[in-house]
Amino acid sequence: MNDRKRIEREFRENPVLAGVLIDNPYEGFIVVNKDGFVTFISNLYLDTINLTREDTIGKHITEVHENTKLTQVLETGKPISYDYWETKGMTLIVVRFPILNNAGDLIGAVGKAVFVDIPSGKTLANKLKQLEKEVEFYRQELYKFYNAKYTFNDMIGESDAIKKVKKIAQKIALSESTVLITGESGTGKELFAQAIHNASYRSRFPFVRINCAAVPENLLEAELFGYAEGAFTGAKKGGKPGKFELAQGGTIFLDEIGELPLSMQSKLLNVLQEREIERVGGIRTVSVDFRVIAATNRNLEDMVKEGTFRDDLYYRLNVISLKIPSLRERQDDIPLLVNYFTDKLNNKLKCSVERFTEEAMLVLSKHYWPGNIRELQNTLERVFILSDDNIISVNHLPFSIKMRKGNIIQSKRLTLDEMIDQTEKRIILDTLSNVKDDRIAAAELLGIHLSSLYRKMKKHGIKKSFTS
Ligand SMILES: Nc1ncnc2c1ncn2[C@@H]1O[C@H](COP(=O)(O)OP(=O)(O)OP(=O)(O)O)[C@@H](O)[C@H]1O
Repeated sequence: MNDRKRIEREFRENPVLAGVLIDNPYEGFIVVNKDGFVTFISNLYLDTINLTREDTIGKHITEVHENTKLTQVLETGKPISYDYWETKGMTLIVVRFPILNNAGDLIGAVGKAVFVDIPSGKTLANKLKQLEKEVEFYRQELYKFYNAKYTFNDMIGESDAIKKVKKIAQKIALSESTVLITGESGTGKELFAQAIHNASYRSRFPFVRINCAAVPENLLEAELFGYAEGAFTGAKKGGKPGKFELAQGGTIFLDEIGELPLSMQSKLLNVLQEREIERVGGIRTVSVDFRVIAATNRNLEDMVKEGTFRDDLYYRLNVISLKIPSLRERQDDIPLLVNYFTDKLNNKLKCSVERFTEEAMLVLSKHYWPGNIRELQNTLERVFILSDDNIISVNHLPFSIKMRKGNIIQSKRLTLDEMIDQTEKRIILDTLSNVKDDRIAAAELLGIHLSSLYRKMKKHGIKKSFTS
């Protein structure tokens, strides 16, 4: 007896299986193997297509059933849910899904047809189609709202330091691993996170950002995991999805992860391990598919040593790490960035700045930029707003930056005393310059005695006024 016959006999002899699968008058089944040959068919299905068991078993599905979609399931390995099929004056709701073995390999497909009375069947099927359309519409809307705008092409920089990180990040994008981005504030950590998402297989799905430092501790759990209806007074009807649910299929960017309170760190670790979330006040868990990119300007290793960051969470996040260089480490890129921001700011502020003088560019390139690219961008914005000229010279730069003019070759950080000294020298030089070297006027303007001005000039080695 061949396998098929043996299985059929077993089915026949088992009244539950026979009732549920073979003789079920409400649901029809057809099963094909991975090559599309029919291996099982129920009576309702046979009646519906007007064929006998002999006409169907062992035949290819395309011979048995015109316009079958089971071949599509075999090709894609994906289910096709809730279609409707009108035949012989009846409406059947059809669900088709793949059969996988324990190793996850596709070994066949099932078509299941549910018989329903005509009017309600049609309405139900139409309703389902409508709902599917709506779900797709909302998915697109969500995507529009939670998308990443930057790509690797938007990253300005030709320095070796940035090229190296960009190359690593492009490789990282193609993997599914969790990434920890570190670097000083304003270096472009979020820009990298967005570019990684956009170059990844998840780019058509949402990029959802949460700044762990900006959300008050008591609201953080609901923000991350959502809440169920009635979870607390004032909770929205129907509840609210959290950032993890919103990131379904895409990437969640956990910015400033170092600021996450310890109580939330264990909850986050659990979600990263289980890939399931439970809304606050909820009773069921939801599976979520996401990739995590976390970023911080803190030293998490030190925080682990101090006991303020969980080591197990740190290891889970730090699967791949990416360190973004500070602007000081990529000084060569400053002129490129200045030109890039000039175009952007001209557009935004309706200015017509043409260029920076060489000297101004040099001063900008040698500045320490503790706030990195963000500080550079903000500084330029201030300069553009305050200046009426088309060419920006050192005079247009903020005092804190141009005070380094005479000192642009200096590479080490100044101590406070050195900075005070330099500032004092610069103020005296500027004042003398403004009053055309009239020392009495300068002392008056500075609110000090003439003798004190002379003493300070001697201390700073100032012989004549500085003109810039
Ligand atoms: N390579 C780059 N080219 C152009 N603009 C950049 C580049 N890197 C960063 N920026 C810009 O600098 C600003 C700061 O970048 P971003 O917010 O990504 O920094 P961050 O490191 O995440 O900052 P924080 O640590 O404060 O969160 C943004 O306006 C960003 O667009």
